[in-house]
Amino acid sequence: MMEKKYDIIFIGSGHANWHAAVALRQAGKTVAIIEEDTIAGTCTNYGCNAKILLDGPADVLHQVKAYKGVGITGEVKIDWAELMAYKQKTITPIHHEMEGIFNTLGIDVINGHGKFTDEHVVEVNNKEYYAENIIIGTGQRPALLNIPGKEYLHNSRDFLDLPALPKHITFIGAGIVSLEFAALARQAGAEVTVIEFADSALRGFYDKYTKRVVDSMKAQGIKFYFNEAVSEVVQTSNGLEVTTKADLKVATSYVIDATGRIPNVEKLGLENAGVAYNRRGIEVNDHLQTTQTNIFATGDVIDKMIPRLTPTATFESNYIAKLLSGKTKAALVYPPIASVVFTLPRIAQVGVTIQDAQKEPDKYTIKTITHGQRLLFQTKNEEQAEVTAVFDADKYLVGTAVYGDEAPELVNFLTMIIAHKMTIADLEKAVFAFPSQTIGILNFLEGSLKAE
Ligand SMILES: Cc1cc2nc3c(=O)[nH]c(=O)nc-3n(C[C@H](O)[C@H](O)[C@H](O)COP(=O)(O)OP(=O)(O)OC[C@H]3O[C@@H](n4cnc5c(N)ncnc54)[C@H](O)[C@@H]3O)c2cc1C
Ligand SMILES: NC(=O)c1ccc[n+]([C@@H]2O[C@H](COP(=O)([O-])OP(=O)(O)OC[C@H]3O[C@@H](n4cnc5c(N)ncnc54)[C@H](O)[C@@H]3O)[C@@H](O)[C@H]2O)c1
Repeated sequence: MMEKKYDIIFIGSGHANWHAAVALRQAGKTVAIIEEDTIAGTCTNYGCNAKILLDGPADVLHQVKAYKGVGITGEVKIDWAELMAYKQKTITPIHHEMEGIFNTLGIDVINGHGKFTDEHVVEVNNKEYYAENIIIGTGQRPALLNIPGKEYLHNSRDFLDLPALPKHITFIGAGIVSLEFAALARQAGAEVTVIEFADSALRGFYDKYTKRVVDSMKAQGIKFYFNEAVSEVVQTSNGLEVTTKADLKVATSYVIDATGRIPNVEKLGLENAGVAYNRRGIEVNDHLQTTQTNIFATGDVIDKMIPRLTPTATFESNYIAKLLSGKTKAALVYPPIASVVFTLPRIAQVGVTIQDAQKEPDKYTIKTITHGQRLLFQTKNEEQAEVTAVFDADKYLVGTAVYGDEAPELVNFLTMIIAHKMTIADLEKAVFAFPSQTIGILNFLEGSLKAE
């Protein structure tokens, strides 16, 4: 029997969905959100927010170490249990608050697993809900290696809730999750090993900076093994032992499998609704519409080549809201998307990649701004801080890669210049604060960036 009818049902309550759910409810639509886990999804509870909260003291400690021998003495340490308690206290209430907001707005929150029975009906706990439009924002989950000893493998979510810091942590994979957590765990006092089956870390990012960050992490005491595929984990009298196909053996106390994330497309009944998908996610057109006209998909679960990030999911969600409230009929056009890896130091990039620009020297000019070496007073003794900038034939900034502790802020600032095709004349319409890394970069752009 049909339990209730809505204008729009959202499956999943992460950023990909809740922005649209709120906006469409405020526009007068009847709306329900189906969620089988914690309200507000990965980023809020088990991703960005939880991670960056734990990262705060690690970042401070990393910067303290940059002044050893040039102004800071003595030892500062992270108290993991205290930090974890602070994280729980800050993050745990958020999902209750979000549910409260949804309730106040008149959005029905349905707890349980959503599964299509046809293109208009979703079943949850043996009850059926009908909607004109259904939005799939079911995100991704961690991949799990299918190897002997897989029961000893943990994932990113486990790490973000660790009550005590293990003595030695082995990360499988040298992607974003591994490297961010490896940097954090090391600053917090753990011994850390990273095992990666490719020959380099953080594929897709500028290799000069990924090598630099790996070298920096090695100098901090993290061990890296490349070209090694983990084949087995066994329990020993002292803890665990990780073995690779080439018979490398690493004694450890905790293992995190961070070998990628896979879209939540199975068990959704997509076949019942005529929604096509593949192993990279749900197939959508340039209106985020699936192969079934009344069903849309958004966020990490989409088959897409752009970075799967919270701001991307939010951008898509805002687009869905405009589309379904009749405010737009236009196709979705993605703006430049900034990505940051929160290692210590950070790396970031946006727009045309340095790798792509290098392949087309007639089209692009690449300039390196070694502001760490040249403006030490602004970069907090971070000599290696650097920006690489890509300009097109008209001297507009079209891409950039950043290495250094301030990378998240710098890349945001440079993203603005790229998105708005700003010239030196545009930048001169404001007077910026000094000393700051931003103004340092601005000074270096003079002469390279289009004048007016
Ligand atoms: C450790 C980690 C750190 C990250 N750090 C960053 C960062 O610093 N910056 C950044 O931009 N991005 C970061 N990300 C990525 C970011 O979290 C995702 O891009 C973002 O959460 C995607 O939002 P989403 O709504 O598409 O998916 P999610 O937030 O995953 O939401 C999907 C929701 O759908 C629910 N669901 C799935 N199937 C069903 C079903 N059948 N029925 C009911 N509910 C269902 C799930 O329980 C989940 O709550 C990080 C990710 C991880 C794992
Ligand atoms: N700062 C951020 O924005 C942020 C942070 C964390 C996560 N995320 C999101 O989460 C996604 C997934 O991150 P991830 O780090 O889990 O995946 P990833 O795809 O970035 O990295 C996985 C790594 O594991 C390696 N690998 C795969 N199988 C292996 C094996 N058997 N043995 C050894 N190595 C193996 C791969 O070669 C790769 O380098 C990111 O792409 C991003 O969308 C974003």
